[in-house]
Amino acid sequence: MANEDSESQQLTIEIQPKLVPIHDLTQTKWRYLFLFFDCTLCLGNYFAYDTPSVLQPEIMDRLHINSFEFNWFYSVYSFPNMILPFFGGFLSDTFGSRLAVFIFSLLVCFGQAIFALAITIESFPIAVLGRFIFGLGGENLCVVQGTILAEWFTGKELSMAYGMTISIGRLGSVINNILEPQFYSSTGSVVFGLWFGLFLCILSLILGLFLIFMDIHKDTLLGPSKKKSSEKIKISDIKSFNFGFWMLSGNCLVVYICVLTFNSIASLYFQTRFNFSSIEAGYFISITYIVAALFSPIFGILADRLGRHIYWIFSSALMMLIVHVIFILLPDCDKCIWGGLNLIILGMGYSIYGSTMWGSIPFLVDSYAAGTGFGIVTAAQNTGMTIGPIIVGAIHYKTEHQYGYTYVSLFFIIVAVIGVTTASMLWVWDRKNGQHLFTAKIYDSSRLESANEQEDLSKTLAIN
Ligand SMILES: C[C@H](N)C(=O)N[C@@H](CCCCN)C(=O)O
Repeated sequence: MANEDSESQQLTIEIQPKLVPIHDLTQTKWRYLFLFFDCTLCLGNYFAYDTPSVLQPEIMDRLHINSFEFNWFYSVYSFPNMILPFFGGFLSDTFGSRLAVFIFSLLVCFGQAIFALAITIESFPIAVLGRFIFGLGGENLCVVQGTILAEWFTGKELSMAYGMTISIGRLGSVINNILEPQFYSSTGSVVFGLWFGLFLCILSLILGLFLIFMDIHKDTLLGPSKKKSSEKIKISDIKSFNFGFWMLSGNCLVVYICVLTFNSIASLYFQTRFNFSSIEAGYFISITYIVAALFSPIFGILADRLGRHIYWIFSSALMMLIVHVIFILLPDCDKCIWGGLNLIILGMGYSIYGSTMWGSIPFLVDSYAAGTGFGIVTAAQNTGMTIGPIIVGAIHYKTEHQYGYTYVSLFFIIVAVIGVTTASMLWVWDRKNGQHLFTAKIYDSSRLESANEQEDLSKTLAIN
């Protein structure tokens, strides 16, 4: 009996040190409130980003600009972001994510305010300047949204958390697609919708302040923890980022072309190939984002439960390939729904990819370099978003008379094949290098050290 008692005591003592201190907010239910604030951080940005495309004819009319000039609103957003998120991520690692959240949220509001004002006073150059400033804040805000989340959700719930950010973000895009035309039809002006976009950006900023307060409170409860000098990011550290990380960045560049670049041409694609009106095509192209809003958290939870992130990344890249092969094989038809059904597969693939790819970055870079890691992957994504539409536009312009969309689809197939290939190379690399993308182990030497310390402590207590 006495023996049994001492055995159970030993068991209790052994388990106890593995419990984290209760004043660590990241281990309490408060982390879900933090997740809510993190998700709303980019809501205004996602909403306002898509507003010009929904109101394209009306804005062109108001500013007396042609479609080439109109495209500036998107180029000035994406083009600088081929580089800028890298600096945004570096800034976030160097000065802290909280300051970065504040600065980038302010830039988003400032940029959207200038854009709305410019459309109100009918000035095209000021509107371009507004979109440029909006872009400086917007993509960097996405970077820091991911970085700060990795400090609150480690390992087990990371993909669910990233899935939630994509879900709420894309909900913002869908709400924009629904609300903006309604605002226009009830007010007869584009201006109201743009100021409403600013209102949402300010709301995101205010909720972002709550996020900052929660993060400060978390650190206060944990007590001061000075980063060792070896744990501070230096530009030269980038050279030591592993091959897997660079493969993931390349993979992100191409897979996002298969989803977002396709989505940007999907309206005209559905009108031309399946004879839908622009309003009907608008409904169809929302399918991808609606599916993403619904399924991203679900696939995130599944990935957290089952691990095997590399399987998910590979399968979603394969799904992109299947979608574009189906599109090239699908004959043109009158108001048939097959293309729409294919968009459900695209939305599923995007949900899987979005939650598991972003959630894989902390498995490939050290935690003190997470911001820079997210920044580089976001820069890669924006590179795809900049060059993808240019190439697609050029192919379409040159080949549409004779071949319709065949060569455009062929381009997406080639890009998807690169996606599958890079995912396979990442898989092979991961198998030989610790299988972080298989077992969902956080790539963070300081946490590994403290885990080892806890294990040692539990062993010592058990022996005593
Ligand atoms: C809005 C941005 N251009 C974008 O496309 N973001 C990604 C997700 C980024 C997640 C980082 N926290 C998206 O798929 O929406």
